[in-house]
Amino acid sequence: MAPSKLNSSGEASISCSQPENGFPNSFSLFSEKEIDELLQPSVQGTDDHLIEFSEAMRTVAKALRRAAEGKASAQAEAAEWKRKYELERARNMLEFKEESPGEYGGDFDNARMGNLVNQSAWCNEANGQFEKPNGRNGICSHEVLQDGEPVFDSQMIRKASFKLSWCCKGEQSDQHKHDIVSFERGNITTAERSSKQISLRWESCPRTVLVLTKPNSISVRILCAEMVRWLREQKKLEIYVEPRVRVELLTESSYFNFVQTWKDEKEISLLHTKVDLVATLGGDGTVLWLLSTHVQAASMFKGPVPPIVPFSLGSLGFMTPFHTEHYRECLDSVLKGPISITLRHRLQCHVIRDAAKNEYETEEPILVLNEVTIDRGISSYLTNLECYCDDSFVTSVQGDGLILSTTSGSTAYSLAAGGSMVHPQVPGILFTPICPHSLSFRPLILPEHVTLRVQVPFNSRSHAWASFDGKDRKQLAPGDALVCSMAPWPVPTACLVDSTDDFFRSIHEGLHWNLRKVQSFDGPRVL
Ligand SMILES: NC(=O)c1ccc[n+]([C@@H]2O[C@H](COP(=O)([O-])OP(=O)(O)OC[C@H]3O[C@@H](n4cnc5c(N)ncnc54)[C@H](O)[C@@H]3O)[C@@H](O)[C@H]2O)c1
Ligand SMILES: Nc1ncnc2c1ncn2[C@@H]1O[C@H](COP(=O)(O)OP(=O)(O)OP(=O)(O)O)[C@@H](O)[C@H]1O
Repeated sequence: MAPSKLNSSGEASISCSQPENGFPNSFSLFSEKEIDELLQPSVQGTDDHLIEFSEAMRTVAKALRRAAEGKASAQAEAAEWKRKYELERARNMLEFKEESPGEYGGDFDNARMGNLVNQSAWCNEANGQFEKPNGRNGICSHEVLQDGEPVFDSQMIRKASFKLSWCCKGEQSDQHKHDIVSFERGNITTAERSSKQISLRWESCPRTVLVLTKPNSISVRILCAEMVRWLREQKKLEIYVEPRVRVELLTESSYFNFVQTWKDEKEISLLHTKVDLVATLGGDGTVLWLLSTHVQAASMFKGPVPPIVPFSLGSLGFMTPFHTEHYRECLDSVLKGPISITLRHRLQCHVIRDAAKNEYETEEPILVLNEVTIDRGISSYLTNLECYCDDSFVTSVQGDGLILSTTSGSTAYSLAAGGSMVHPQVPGILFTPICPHSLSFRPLILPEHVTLRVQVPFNSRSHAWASFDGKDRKQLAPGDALVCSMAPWPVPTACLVDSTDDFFRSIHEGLHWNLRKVQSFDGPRVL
């Protein structure tokens, strides 16, 4: 605390540090009430100029807090622009590559960048539709990837290409249905809406499968060995597993020598250029493990994500519709295609530290499939979180905290906190308070294009804590902010039937949604 004291000549002085950002931080730490309290003993002496001084100090504190908040907002905006710039740059590189074919054949970075762009174009936010950069029919095409990276594999590896299309009334259709608002003779109408089930059709055969497994489970271990053997012998596929799993397989038998893995983060970052399909063996936690960023382990798919086939070996299995008894039939039909997929969205979160002196010091973005939670952690005080949506002030969260959730995560923690369940194909961000100390604080669903900023104000009584898909707690000090927006890389998960049928099956079977005994008909009746 900055000491307030009378000097020898009776004048009040407040010492404050002068950090490098030019704002005396210790002032911005005081609330107006605290300044009043600080000045109380002197004011009691009814000295008029001390009253004036206290007013001046209050004005200064207000101005400093505003300036500090402005800085946080500018940092958030800078992070958002940086993300947009990187996407735009990637897009431009693709255009350049298309204009001068041949020049980029062996350049790994550009080839990879081209692929990133190609997939980012899946989700063209300009009209909410899926669009293909090269203008052919269909939602988009996953172009054949050429990987000239010498570190991982000296051979040029070709990844299987596939095509996505809308599936209308059970039929396959290449026609791109637009949701465009038309305006004729002053009447606003929208085009006919058809089924928005997405179908994936392989254009070349998948050749590489990553099998990701939940650790410490005997049944998972047994199934993994069996599945790997089948994929190799019957389907002649290349198999990747985690280093731990390769060791487990080799302990069982040297037969599994063909199984590949990765050595370091660089190889992990290149996985998306090799892997055509991922099979997960575990529960929802295993799907989250694969798709969110972890402190403990380098994340596998921070950018584009290959199609995922989630097998259920957990207790709830909300996102894991495939049954292990039929794994051969399932994988057989997925490898042949076409398959229905759910495109799940992830959120990208940036923690912006007030202590950072420039935007380059902000931390790496963190991806979540379910949600990011900002809560009071071990503190017994109410949270005090100031929330902004783009540049608009939303509200202050006073309670246990706030959940920013994807629609896929709407059935997880957000649901427990009173949020609505949302079909995973709906693009949006859920804003769900945790135990708000206000009767009127209802959850919100915001459009997918917004950027949310949750700021711990300087006058907050305690720190807040952010956690990502239930993991990796990070402390947020007063002045720190968490900025969150939809990530440009959707996650294609294979459906057992289609995204709507799978969603209803999950809420019925997993959550027993609206399960009630049917009322008997032998009671009073009005006919
Ligand atoms: N009060 C709560 O409901 C609560 C509290 C903390 C965390 N969580 C959830 O747990 C998730 C982490 O899962 P985990 O498996 O790593 O931890 P975990 O082992 O603690 O399991 C959490 C449970 O949530 C279920 N779950 C996970 N994602 C789901 C989804 N999208 N829809 C429906 N159910 C889902 C899992 O099947 C599991 O039963 C977090 O992302 C958070 O959503 C919920
Ligand atoms: N490949 C992995 N490596 C390390 N940890 C993992 C991996 N897969 C899953 N986990 C962790 O193991 C825990 C349990 O996984 P999972 O949720 O899949 O199983 P479960 O609890 O049996 O199923 P459910 O979540 O449906 O109840 C989770 O906390 C998850 O983060």
